[in-house]
Amino acid sequence: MGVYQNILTSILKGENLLAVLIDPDKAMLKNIAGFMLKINQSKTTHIFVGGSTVNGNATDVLVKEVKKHTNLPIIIFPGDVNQITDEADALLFLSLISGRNPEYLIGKHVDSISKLRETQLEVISTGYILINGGKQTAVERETNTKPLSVNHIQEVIDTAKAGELLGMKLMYLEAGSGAVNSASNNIIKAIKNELNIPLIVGGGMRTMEQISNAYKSGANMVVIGTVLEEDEAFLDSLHK
Ligand SMILES: CC(C)=CCC/C(C)=C/CC/C(C)=C/CC/C(C)=C/COP(=O)(O)OP(=O)(O)O
Ligand SMILES: O=P(O)(O)OC[C@@H](O)CO
Ligand SMILES: [Mg+2]
Repeated sequence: MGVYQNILTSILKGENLLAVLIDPDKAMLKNIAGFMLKINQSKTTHIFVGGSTVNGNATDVLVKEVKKHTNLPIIIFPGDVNQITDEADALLFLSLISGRNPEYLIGKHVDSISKLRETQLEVISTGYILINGGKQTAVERETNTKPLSVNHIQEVIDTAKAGELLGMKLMYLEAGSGAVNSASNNIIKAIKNELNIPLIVGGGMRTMEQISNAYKSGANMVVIGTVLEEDEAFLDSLHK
């Protein structure tokens, strides 16, 4: 079964999915073995690898190393075309539908095709919605787009629905890496209510309470990154 089909099957079984985001620019390769050991003992279900800016082939190098130490599916969460590597299992083919920068709506996608043709990667069309998380984020800077305001919930909902009607297979609600305010329960509930596709929520989740509230509100998958960069011991509270 492919990665996407597995996600759908897990959701049907009522499972909450947890992705740990590893940033190739920040990860220390020599520490990966110990980190992955803890990951394997935790409730983590997916590994995301990506960053808003990553140098050269750092993603390829990191994925090769991560693979040595886990059987969890490895999914590329790319900020740019150079992060595509055949070493992973799947690629989130993100389109930044909260913004109006054509490069991040379709441009990078066209540019990636010659590389994608040479890979076996499972490509998963994903709507990517950046909402205001209380501070300017790397994605906002890199893409030169504005996040949607959390005070205009209807616009966020309509954006998600438009993405689904365009045929996107996953929706990713992003408050931004290291956000001060993670996505609120209200906004998660409102979006979930409109969508038939799985909902991924990430950005600024630092406590078990935030994570479990996100699931209760309708998130199918929660993504955490910064909290583990700051304190690896948080993984202990995610023990199986
Ligand atoms: C389709 C392909 C191959 C590429 C384009 C993909 C698109 C449209 C990306 C959307 C915009 C973008 C730059 C997303 C980056 C996603 C990501 C990995 C965010 C994590 O950001 P961090 O790198 O953790 O940010 P910090 O450096 O601030 O921690
Ligand atoms: O780094 P954090 O804030 O956990 O966010 C995870 C992910 O949604 C960032 O793109
Ligand atoms: Mg980050």
